[in-house]
Amino acid sequence: MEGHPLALHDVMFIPALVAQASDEQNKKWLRRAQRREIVGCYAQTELGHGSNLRKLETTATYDVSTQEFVLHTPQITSLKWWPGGLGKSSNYAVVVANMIVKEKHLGPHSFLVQLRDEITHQSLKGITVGDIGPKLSFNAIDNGFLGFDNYRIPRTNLLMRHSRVEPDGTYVKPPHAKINYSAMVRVRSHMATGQGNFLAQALTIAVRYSTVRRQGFIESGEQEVKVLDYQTQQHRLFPSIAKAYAFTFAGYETIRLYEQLLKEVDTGNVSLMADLHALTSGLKSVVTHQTAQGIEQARMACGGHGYSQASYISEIFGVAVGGCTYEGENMVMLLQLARYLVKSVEQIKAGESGKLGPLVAYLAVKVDGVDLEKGVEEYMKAFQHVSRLQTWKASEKFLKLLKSGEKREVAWNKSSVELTRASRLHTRLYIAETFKRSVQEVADPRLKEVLTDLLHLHVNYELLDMATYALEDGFLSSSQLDYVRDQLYFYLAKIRPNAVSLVDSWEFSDMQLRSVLGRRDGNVYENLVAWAKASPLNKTDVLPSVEKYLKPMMNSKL
Ligand SMILES: CCCCCCCC/C=C\CCCCCCCCC/C=C/C(=O)SCCNC(=O)CCNC(=O)[C@H](O)C(C)(C)COP(=O)(O)OP(=O)(O)OC[C@H]1O[C@@H](n2cnc3c(N)ncnc32)[C@H](O)[C@@H]1OP(=O)(O)O
Ligand SMILES: Cc1cc2nc3c(=O)[nH]c(=O)nc-3n(C[C@H](O)[C@H](O)[C@H](O)COP(=O)(O)OP(=O)(O)OC[C@H]3O[C@@H](n4cnc5c(N)ncnc54)[C@H](O)[C@@H]3O)c2cc1C
Repeated sequence: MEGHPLALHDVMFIPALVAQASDEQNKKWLRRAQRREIVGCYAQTELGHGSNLRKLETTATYDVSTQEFVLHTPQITSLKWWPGGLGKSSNYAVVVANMIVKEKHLGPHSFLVQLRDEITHQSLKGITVGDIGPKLSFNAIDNGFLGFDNYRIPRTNLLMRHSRVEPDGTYVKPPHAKINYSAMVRVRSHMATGQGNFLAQALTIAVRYSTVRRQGFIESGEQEVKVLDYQTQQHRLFPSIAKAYAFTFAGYETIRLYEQLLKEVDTGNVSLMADLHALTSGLKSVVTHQTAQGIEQARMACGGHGYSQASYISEIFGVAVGGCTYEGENMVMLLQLARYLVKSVEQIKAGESGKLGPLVAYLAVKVDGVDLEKGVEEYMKAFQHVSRLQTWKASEKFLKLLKSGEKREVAWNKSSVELTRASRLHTRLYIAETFKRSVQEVADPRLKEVLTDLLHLHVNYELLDMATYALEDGFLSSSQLDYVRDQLYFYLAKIRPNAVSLVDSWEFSDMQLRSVLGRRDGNVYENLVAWAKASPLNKTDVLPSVEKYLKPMMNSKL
């Protein structure tokens, strides 16, 4: 859970080579990387810039006389900063640098760069590299810094699958300007399943513990109840169980789309890139945020023992919440999706609704009302309505500011909170839709029934959570919202008997969970005592600090 120093070798270094190095280059590098003869990382972010890639300062200047690129770190803010595995483990890196050829700045490009000697592992001349120090979590990973002092690499170390620099300095452009961002899009495509998995771990611990923990009464005079029988506890945990499933289903779809994109790009078809970028930008933001919230609720649902490291939930939280920042800070990525939504609105206004992609076609279709009692399809129409309403409102605000003479960037900034709201609603619609579709496809009728209960819980919870939008224009009445509330409570109670099976079905072993509270055998109390006794402070009855500090203080006459 604390991460692995070679994680980025597998998660980004190898995928960057696969997607961006030419076949010829990969004959040299890929097998070596796969066999782990060389260890690499993905070095893009700098001390001064992470989000705004166009302002990366590390330069790779082509020297036509030697057919080499000269990598250089012009100032302190240009140091690479954050890459996982860079500090101590890697001897190679895919480095993203601003490429300059014949004095022309050609923007960020990826290069394979050797950092350390393959035998001694010592850093090479011209390279400054090290670890950036402890973090909130992920402390088994050596996130690092890296500087170059006019460090030379062969021309052929520019990753040349999609763009090239010929020996004479002629630049051959890629088929899409952002094709070099593919390693990021890949990780974003995988994040919904990865984060769903973190959420699932925290929920397994909290749900199991909630059936061991007895406290208080529901009906007086009876045995104290398992805390999972409280409606508030169910409300805290069960909607997140639904989300963990929903995120996983959504993630399967984005992973499939990424694989499709890779194949299509190789045939020169880049049409999926904008759609997938928009989709994964929104999804990574919503999923990481809701996962962090869900894990924190799971911790609180374990009361005092949730705060102990024996629960292990704090570590899961620390790792998961990193996802709100890495692979694109969440607000920044929501605004990327917003660009796509605003463009879609502009297309509709221009009478070009027919050109809209399937995920945004609903923006052009108005619905007057819904009959929620007819079932999940009607909820989908309600989600479409709130997303459409907010997308149009935010877009109109932006377009009106533009029309009033504001500069594009200023108008954008003044509309940005509303735009991020639209992006979240659009993404939550997508999550609900994929959840619905995935449940419909389940063949086993008993499994389908339980997952359908979770789906119902999800749509009622989500609609209630976005109620202000639906009430704003009178789309939903207050009696409809009462119906949604009743349904929510109905499904909480209905799911209760299946709650433990739902989390057990994720099949985390005790070794994976590392949680005293989430043990499979439920022997929580004996093991909490054993865990406490094993604390380093309990190795001796009297600590050295007693002689050193306590006694002088207690014996002092002052
Ligand atoms: C097998 C499993 C693998 C994956 C497992 C991951 C799962 C994780 C979960 C658990 C596992 C735990 C194990 C440990 C893993 C830890 C991994 C952590 C690793 C972290 C790595 C990093 O963080 S790497 C650095 C990431 N950095 C960023 O993300 C930077 C964010 N910024 C950007 O991406 C860009 O700068 C930004 C998109 C914001 C803007 O780009 P810019 O060039 O300035 O473009 P802009 O002018 O805004 O837009 C122009 C135009 O281009 C379009 N566009 C932008 N990007 C793309 C793209 N990628 N694809 C397509 N199109 C793109 C943009 O939409 C604009 O279009 P128009 O609106 O003009 O049409
Ligand atoms: C655990 C972890 C692992 C990482 N691993 C890697 C790695 O392997 N390789 C690598 O290269 N990098 C890595 N990073 C770096 C990471 O990708 C960046 O930190 C991330 O992309 C955010 O960029 P930033 O730090 O520049 O944030 P900033 O952009 O400085 O964000 C600060 C604030 O400014 C806001 N902001 C910034 N731009 C805008 C805008 N245009 N509009 C509105 N608000 C804005 C943000 O929303 C945020 O609130 C890692 C980071 C972490 C935490």
